[in-house]
Amino acid sequence: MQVNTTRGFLWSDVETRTLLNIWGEQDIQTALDGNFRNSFVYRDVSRRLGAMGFERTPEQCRVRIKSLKRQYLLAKEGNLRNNGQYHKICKFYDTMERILSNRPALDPQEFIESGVGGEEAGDGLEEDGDDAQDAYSECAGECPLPAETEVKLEYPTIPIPIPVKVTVGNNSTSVRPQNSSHSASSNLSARAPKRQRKRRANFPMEKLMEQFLEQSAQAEENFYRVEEQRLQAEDRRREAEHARELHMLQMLGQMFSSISSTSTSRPNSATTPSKNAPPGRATVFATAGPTCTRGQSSHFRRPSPPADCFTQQSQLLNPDSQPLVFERYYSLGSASHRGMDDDILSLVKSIIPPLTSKKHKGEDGRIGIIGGCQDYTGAPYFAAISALKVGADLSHVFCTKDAATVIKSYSPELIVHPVLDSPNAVEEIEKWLPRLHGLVVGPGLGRDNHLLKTAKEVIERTKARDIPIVIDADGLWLVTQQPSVIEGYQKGILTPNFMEFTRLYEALHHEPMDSSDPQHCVSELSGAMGNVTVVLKGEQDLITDGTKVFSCSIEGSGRRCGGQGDLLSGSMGVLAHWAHSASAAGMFRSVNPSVLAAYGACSLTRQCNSQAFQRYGRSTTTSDMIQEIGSAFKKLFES
Ligand SMILES: NC(=O)C1=CN([C@@H]2O[C@H](COP(=O)(O)OP(=O)(O)OC[C@H]3O[C@@H](n4cnc5c(N)ncnc54)[C@H](OP(=O)(O)O)[C@@H]3O)[C@@H](O)[C@H]2O)[C@@H](O)CC1
Ligand SMILES: Nc1ncnc2c1ncn2[C@@H]1O[C@H](COP(=O)(O)OP(=O)(O)OP(=O)(O)O)[C@@H](O)[C@H]1O
Repeated sequence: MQVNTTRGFLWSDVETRTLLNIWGEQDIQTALDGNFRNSFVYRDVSRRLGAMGFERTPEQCRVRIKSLKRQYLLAKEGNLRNNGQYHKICKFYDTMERILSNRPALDPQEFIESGVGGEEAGDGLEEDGDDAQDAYSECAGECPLPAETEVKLEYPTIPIPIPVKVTVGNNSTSVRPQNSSHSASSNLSARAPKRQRKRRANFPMEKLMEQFLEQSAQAEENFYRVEEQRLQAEDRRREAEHARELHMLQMLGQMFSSISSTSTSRPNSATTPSKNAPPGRATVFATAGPTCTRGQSSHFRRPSPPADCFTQQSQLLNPDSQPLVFERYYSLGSASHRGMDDDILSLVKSIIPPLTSKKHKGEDGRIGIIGGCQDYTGAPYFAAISALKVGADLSHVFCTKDAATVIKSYSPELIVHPVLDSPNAVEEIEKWLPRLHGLVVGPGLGRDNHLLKTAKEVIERTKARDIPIVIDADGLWLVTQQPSVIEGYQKGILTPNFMEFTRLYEALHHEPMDSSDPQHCVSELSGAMGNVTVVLKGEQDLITDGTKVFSCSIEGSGRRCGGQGDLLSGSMGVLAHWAHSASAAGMFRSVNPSVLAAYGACSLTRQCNSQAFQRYGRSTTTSDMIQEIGSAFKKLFES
């Protein structure tokens, strides 16, 4: 990727050329032609520019193009090509010429005259979308950028009766105001506009333009200078903030190291690796549940050396040293289990994308649910609506025809595709895959062989696109029949309840599972599946990728109504997308993003359960829990 060497609003030549190449592409030009609202076109331009290594907002691209068009038209109008001056006015004249000569002709004469003199404004201006839109903004009273205040003079679409007096040498040219209510003289000029234009275009035009350009350049320069200053101030503010954060971390680090040196100096059996530990078993990190304190043999602990906060943080980011970080909390006794919980939760917090006004619809996640048939319409609805409530922007349900209307009737927020039982279901669904960030397979899918075959094919194609996949409910039935469908896929997460887990385990190991040691079994299953992340749901949710087992025991309730697993899988689809995106951006390295997403979703589901139960007690249903997603999410991840 190229590095954008320009900052703020200053465009380098290479950046401008890249912009022009993109803007000149045929599809962009076609989209701009005759299009009044072109913001989406400039979004595309900005995106393509970004792909070339130059980060510019759509608005910056639009303003830059507009400025280039102005320069080009002025150079062209001034007939400067003949005397070689055109290049001074429009550095990219040739490129602009090549692009604009393929477009419906602009009338530069009108363009410039209407801007300079205010005459004939709105009279047959050949606008493409952006010019039209600018005029719209002006009329709507939007505040123009400083540099554009001058520029706006070029694009009035309504006559503004402001007389402009321009002095060129000893000649004083007075340009009278004109508007639609004008009488004889304006009628006259309306009848013979061309002649009038030619007269003015002779000698004074060139001078007039030079003067105008000078002013325009001056204004632009001022604007850039102010922008630069603003950006520098912003940089300074960020640096100061960063320094403050570092300072806080240092202080925390000192506190931690003094506490840990006290605790490690005490003999503590909990910090010693268990000699009885069977080889090959994964380390178990329980978080807030009773198993943490009981010190069962399956919980292996290593002593942790004193460390400052930075070491702790880097341990957290270092796969090899991470166990030490979690062990520290064991060594501190049960009171600190909450601390370990907080640690994982704070990692989950770090993957949550900020809500900013800069984003467009879809950026925070488009999730697909494969499921929903005649028997089960609630499950896909629960999963899809939960994905939305957790923070995805769009939620698609791919279900059978007879389920579609029912699911749609539950909620207008969902996009429902009645394609799952159509003859070309796979192709129909695949069309959407490039737009999806996460897929949840199984809620309400049923066990019809035809549907399972479609689901299998969709999983294969989703894997090929490297999209996170959560498999639940009947999707797990499919995995039990054909484990290879998800085996070894690192962005895959399986969420079996006890029954589903037992089926899976026995299908893979060909022997009954030892239910007295679920941690071991869950880790074994994940290992046998090529380290796919497995979440064994239950009183404690056990989460593992075969290396470590995390236990999520955040308090839920005794209420076990159907559909809670769907809330879990839908939320997990979104969190998996966020976690893998954050990991790809280098935000953390130590924890498997799938494990992190699973932990986040389990915590959230349990928190929803607890909150809903506090309100409704025994009558709590999954819909009540879904109502709690917003506040539970806030409580866990945004406080
Ligand atoms: N509103 C809707 O539309 C909903 C639709 N749903 C959809 O239904 C479809 C089938 O899913 P499923 O879970 O009912 O099927 P399956 O795995 O055969 O389990 C059946 C039997 O297994 C047992 N069992 C279950 N859990 C257990 C445990 N923890 N520990 C021990 N045993 C356990 C239990 O047996 P029992 O106790 O009755 O003998 C249970 O009856 C699927 O598509 C799903 O998405 C649901 O999402 C709910 C909301
Ligand atoms: N005994 C329990 N105590 C507390 N929470 C539990 C318990 N069992 C399950 N949960 C929570 O409920 C969520 C859903 O688990 P559950 O076992 O109900 O899934 P499921 O059977 O697949 O659900 P569904 O009814 O949607 O098919 C899990 O995230 C888990 O955290």
